[in-house]
Amino acid sequence: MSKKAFQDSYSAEFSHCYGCGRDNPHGLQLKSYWLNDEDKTHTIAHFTPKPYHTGGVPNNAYGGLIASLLDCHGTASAAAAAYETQGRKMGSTPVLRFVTASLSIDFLRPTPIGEELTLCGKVTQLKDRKATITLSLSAGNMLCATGTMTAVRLKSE
Ligand SMILES: CCCCCCCCCCCCCCCC(=O)SCCNC(=O)CCNC(=O)[C@H](O)C(C)(C)COP(=O)(O)OP(=O)(O)OC[C@H]1O[C@@H](n2cnc3c(N)ncnc32)[C@H](O)[C@@H]1OP(=O)(O)O
Repeated sequence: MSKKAFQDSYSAEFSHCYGCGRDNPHGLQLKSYWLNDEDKTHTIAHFTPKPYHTGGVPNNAYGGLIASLLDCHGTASAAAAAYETQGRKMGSTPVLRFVTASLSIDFLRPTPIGEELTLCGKVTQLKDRKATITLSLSAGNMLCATGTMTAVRLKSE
């Protein structure tokens, strides 16, 4: 995908996150996008787990990996929605950066390794510094996990 991901607009100091930092060679380097140019209410990301992302059973992904993916997709979705609401280009200053305050996940079924996963997000509420995001992770048409996140925008200082 040649489009610019939300995480590509993070400044250098915020680009070392294990889950989505483009400058972390050991990390997952997740990339999140709007679902499409017309729909700036839903977000999407893809990730294919490697064999070493196993939770112990060879073909199933580690739950912490799933949490990491939802974590980074959720905070990126919150930031993108906040910029969109203000009618601003993502990455423009003052920076709108969100961290996870709470994340709850339902692991519905084992998540396969070696298959491309699709992460979806929707910011259902955005109020002052607090965002609520609903999240899902699927393999093909199989819904493997859902999540709800509260993300809080960092104070500028
Ligand atoms: C490690 C940090 C790095 C920073 C560098 C920047 C990173 C750049 C982004 C990079 C992208 C990658 C991101 C990956 C995602 C992570 O993995 S982030 C790491 C995991 N998360 C953390 O470490 C966060 C730790 N917690 C905190 O720092 C603080 O508790 C928080 C979340 C910033 C909130 O503190 P605060 O600013 O004092 O918030 P406060 O003013 O009390 O509350 C604001 C609002 O949020 C609500 N709220 C606060 N906490 C909660 C909660 N736990 N549950 C529900 N609501 C809450 C309050 O009720 C309030 O709501 P309203 O009253 O406005 O309705």
